[in-house]
Amino acid sequence: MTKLEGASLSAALAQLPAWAFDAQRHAIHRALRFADFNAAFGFMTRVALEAERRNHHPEWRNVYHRVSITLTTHDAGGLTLRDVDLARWIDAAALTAGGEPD
Ligand SMILES: C[C@H](O)[C@H](O)[C@H]1CNC2=NC(N)=NC(=O)C2=N1
Repeated sequence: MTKLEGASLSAALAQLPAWAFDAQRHAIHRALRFADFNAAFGFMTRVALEAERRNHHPEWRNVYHRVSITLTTHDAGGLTLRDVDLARWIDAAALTAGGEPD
């Protein structure tokens, strides 16, 4: 899997309006807020199972009803299509779980 650069990187980021690009880490970040801890952790559980299925895992933090997620591909030293595809899956899961931007 190749690190996204230049036009490929711009095209990928254009697909992910809810995510912020961290140039320093060459990663994308999204912060979400849910109704309560139960909803937040249920969302994390579903993402965790999908991440395991893909063998591609988020870096994330949960405080009560809040979840902050960073995606990058460690093996490639930056953002790849694996991150883009997982981010889009996460966006759909967050919508289903009633997640909102934090
Ligand atoms: C051997 C390697 O750690 C595995 O193939 C997977 C596990 N999950 C992973 N997750 C992420 N985000 N990046 C990786 O490079 C990665 N590698």
